[in-house]
Amino acid sequence: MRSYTLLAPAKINLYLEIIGDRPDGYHELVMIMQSVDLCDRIDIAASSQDIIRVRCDVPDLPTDRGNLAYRAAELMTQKFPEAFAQYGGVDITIQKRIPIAAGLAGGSSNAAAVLVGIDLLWNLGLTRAELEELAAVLGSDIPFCIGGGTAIATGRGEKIAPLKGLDNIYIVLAKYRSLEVSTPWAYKTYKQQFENTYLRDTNSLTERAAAVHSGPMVQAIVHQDTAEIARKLHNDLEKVVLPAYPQVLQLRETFANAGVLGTMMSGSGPSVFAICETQKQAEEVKLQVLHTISDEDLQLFVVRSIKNGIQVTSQS
Ligand SMILES: C[C@@](CO)(OP(=O)(O)O)[C@H](O)COP(=O)(O)OP(=O)(O)OC[C@H]1O[C@@H](n2ccc(N)nc2=O)[C@H](O)[C@@H]1O
Ligand SMILES: Nc1ncnc2c1ncn2[C@@H]1O[C@H](COP(=O)(O)OP(=O)(O)O)[C@@H](O)[C@H]1O
Repeated sequence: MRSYTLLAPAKINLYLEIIGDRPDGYHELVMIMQSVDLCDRIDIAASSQDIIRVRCDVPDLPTDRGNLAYRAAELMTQKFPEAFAQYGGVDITIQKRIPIAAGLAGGSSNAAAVLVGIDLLWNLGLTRAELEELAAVLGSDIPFCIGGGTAIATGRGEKIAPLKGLDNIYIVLAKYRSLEVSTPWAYKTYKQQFENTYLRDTNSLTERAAAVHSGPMVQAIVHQDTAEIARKLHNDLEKVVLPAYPQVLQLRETFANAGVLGTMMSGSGPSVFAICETQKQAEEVKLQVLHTISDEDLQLFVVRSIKNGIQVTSQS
């Protein structure tokens, strides 16, 4: 049976600003997303049975509708019933490397890989825009995960404007295995504390997004100025996560004291990343942080920025 192997990269948020709320209960955001080469592997094969089957090498992840990869496949069967009838079901195998509920969009990236994989398996010939539209139905971060690289994300995060790619910026990623932060909790708590800062009218929201687009962080990206990018890191959700999760604050402070160019929590956390000058410095910082914190529960990765999102690595 035909099958594809895809790599699903994680993302970090170089910039995350919450600028308002929406009638649908989500928040208006301006974010700058960056793909990194920490990837889950997704195998998608045609199945002789007319069902969706998900297997995952991480036992505590659901393999039914609770899994975003399953929901992505289910959406494709609903949107393309003729193709589903013609090509049959799909077997999805997930090999996880991206920490779960970490602020790295691991689940979102898996869903994106399934959309891309089934598009290929069923010869649908969908455009990037069509895939992003399907992705937006599943989750706010999934559209970015399709094309990846470096991009501005606005709306609830589903409107993507690619930026000049950032290659080979070396980053140390830290996450406590047993620590998870609920994304809904983070946004709800932020709203409780900072709703008075929200922009209320469409023009103000549009102006704010345009200001970020022409602002210092995007300029630093255009000029590929790693040190300036590191100085302009920003994440509004730190205001609610750091006070509630001392371990995240400790990671931020440990990285800051390790002489890195800049450090920030990614997304709703609890992952924290640090931008380094070189791969050598990143490897040294990883060892230094492991030694300073010396906690078995702490995971550290040296990763680099990449210009791509979902990658098809093989087909059979
Ligand atoms: C925080 C971010 C930053 O990139 O990523 P993670 O930390 O999850 O990786 C994203 O905004 C997460 O995107 P994603 O995880 O797809 O969120 P969704 O499933 O669409 O929404 C989960 C919940 O988060 C809240 N939410 C999400 C996006 C948004 N613009 N406003 C919100 O208020 C809502 O409560 C929503 O019910
Ligand atoms: N394939 C998947 N991989 C990771 N998490 C998943 C997956 N499917 C569903 N989830 C659930 O989605 C939630 C968010 O997962 P993830 O995207 O890894 O978080 P984040 O977006 O914070 O990085 C977790 O609670 C997890 O249980």
